[in-house]
Amino acid sequence: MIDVKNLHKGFGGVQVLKGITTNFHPGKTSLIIGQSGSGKTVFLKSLIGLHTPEEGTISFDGRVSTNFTNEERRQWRQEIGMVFQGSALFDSQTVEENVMFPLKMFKKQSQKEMLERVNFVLDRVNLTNSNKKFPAELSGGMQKRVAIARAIVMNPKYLFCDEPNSGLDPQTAIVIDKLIQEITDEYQITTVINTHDMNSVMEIGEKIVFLKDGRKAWEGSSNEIFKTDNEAVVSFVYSSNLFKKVREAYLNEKNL
Ligand SMILES: Nc1ncnc2c1ncn2[C@@H]1O[C@H](COP(=O)(O)OP(=O)(O)OP(=O)(O)O)[C@@H](O)[C@H]1O
Repeated sequence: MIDVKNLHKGFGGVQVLKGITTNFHPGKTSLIIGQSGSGKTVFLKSLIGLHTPEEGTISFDGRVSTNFTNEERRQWRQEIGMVFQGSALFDSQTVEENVMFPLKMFKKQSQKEMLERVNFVLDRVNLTNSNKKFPAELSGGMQKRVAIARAIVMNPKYLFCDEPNSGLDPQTAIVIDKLIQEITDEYQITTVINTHDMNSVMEIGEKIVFLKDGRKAWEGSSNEIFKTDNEAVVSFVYSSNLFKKVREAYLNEKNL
């Protein structure tokens, strides 16, 4: 479990995160949503240790990140997986080499053991027989699968995804969302995703944290987001006519 308490972060005297408190549970897919500039990226970067909190704490199963020794930090880095916007694969490396990269960095395993693990995760993301291909030879959706395989190859406790759907068509986006959700559940990973994608919110938002101007303005599940009358959430999430209609239909059906 990741426990965030009163997290503050700013730059040059300008506060960006203004006291965020929330938590994320193993086996659950949690989404961070909010308008552009609301602080989602700064929040995610704080979780993965790229920003140091000015105030407040982030603890990973009871371990407070700002108290880590160098050795504890090294250990914790091996427990996190990341899927970046645009996949961030190494273009000059094959699929197999990309996915093996974290193992080579951190594990003292034989080539055979590493290859077995790589094949296992590639199989898990339904990407067999692509080992020797280069990223440029793959579709966007396939590249995301490689990125997911690389993120889980170390068997992470925590998975962080920044806009995992960006650049994908809606159908492929949902397939990728569902894959992340399945893997999260299967391996009981604590997964946190930054997203702009309202389909993701509806489809896989087991927990949604809505940020507004660096504060947590609302949190709840995808079911609860239909019912909420929090004005900021409603005007953000239901800004399109389509989603407004979906919400009305849902509320009518449930007689709410
Ligand atoms: N390294 C930095 N130095 C100074 N200001 C920063 C830095 N990183 C982010 N900010 C500021 O923090 C605010 C929040 O930015 P952030 O990137 O977290 O927003 P976001 O919600 O992720 O937006 P988007 O949806 O557009 O990606 C912005 O005003 C941004 O200019």
